[in-house]
Amino acid sequence: ISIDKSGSFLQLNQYRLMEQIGQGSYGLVKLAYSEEDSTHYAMKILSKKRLLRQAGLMRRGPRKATSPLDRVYREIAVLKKLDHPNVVKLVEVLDDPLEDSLYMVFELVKQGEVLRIPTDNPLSEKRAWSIFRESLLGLEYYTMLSSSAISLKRIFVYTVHHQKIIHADIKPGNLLLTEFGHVKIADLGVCNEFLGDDATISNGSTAGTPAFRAPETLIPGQNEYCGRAADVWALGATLYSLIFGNVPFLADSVPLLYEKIKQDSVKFPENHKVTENLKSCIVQMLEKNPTQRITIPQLKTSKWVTS
Ligand SMILES: COc1ccc(C(=O)/C=C\Nc2cc(OC)c(C(=O)O)cc2Cl)cc1
Repeated sequence: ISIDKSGSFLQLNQYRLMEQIGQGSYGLVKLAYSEEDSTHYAMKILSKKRLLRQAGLMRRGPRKATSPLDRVYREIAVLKKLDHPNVVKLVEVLDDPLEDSLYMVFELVKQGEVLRIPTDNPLSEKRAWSIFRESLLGLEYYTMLSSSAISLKRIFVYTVHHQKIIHADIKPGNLLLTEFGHVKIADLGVCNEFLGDDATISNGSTAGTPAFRAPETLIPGQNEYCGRAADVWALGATLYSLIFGNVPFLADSVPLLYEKIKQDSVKFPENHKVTENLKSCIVQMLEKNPTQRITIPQLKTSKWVTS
């Protein structure tokens, strides 16, 4: 990678890095312009040291032959194969063995995040309906792919001794809106893991956002759970927040939040007029018991989704 810091912008090969357009527990995303094809891209910048630390932290017992970074590279190879209108497209990965940063070049989804929460002007039911339907298709494609191919996730889960792996990090911040108002899901590929059983999040880990976590992933010592059902929960919490402007469970601390997620039933604001079908759909997605929770195929034929 030719890094030209002469001008005020970093130049990586044909990409000129511009302003930051996104950030999260994973790192940050910058707008990038390619002179080669006069097109803008979203450049996600990860730190290899941090990925190693997180993967490294995950490992207990004898060290495996493959370095944790190999897993990330294999993960990226899976990501490159993802091709669906509702999943953000990975164009290429720039990796200089001598550099700590790993650059993932994605297609630019022009309008960015669908909705920033909390907000006092959430989306209408109609708007949320179209966004939800497209997100469902993207998630279905992803879960199908990862269940059909021996996805890295399963290997990753077993090699890190059943650490808790959240399948995908579904939340409003990872639903991106194209210039034509279509949705693409981002941040599907890199496994999000969180450490420890006391439900505290290791600092700086790539763990997903606590408010979207399913109850079964919060039970100490409970190592095995189905990523798919956890994704449906996260999609339900996301749908709730698109309509009501905030997450279904709120608390002043993470442990308290986790108690609410495990114990409290979902409440709908009185003053917010929504259809019964929508409420029923959300309730079925936020079912505490993952085996009773509605599945993606059932959602596709549910009353609200087909209304
Ligand atoms: C206002 O205009 C804006 C246009 C685009 C953006 C934007 O793209 C933001 C994040 N992007 C991403 C994040 C990802 O992970 C967390 C992944 C991934 O790892 O899958 C991929 C992408 Cl693209 C922001 C503002």
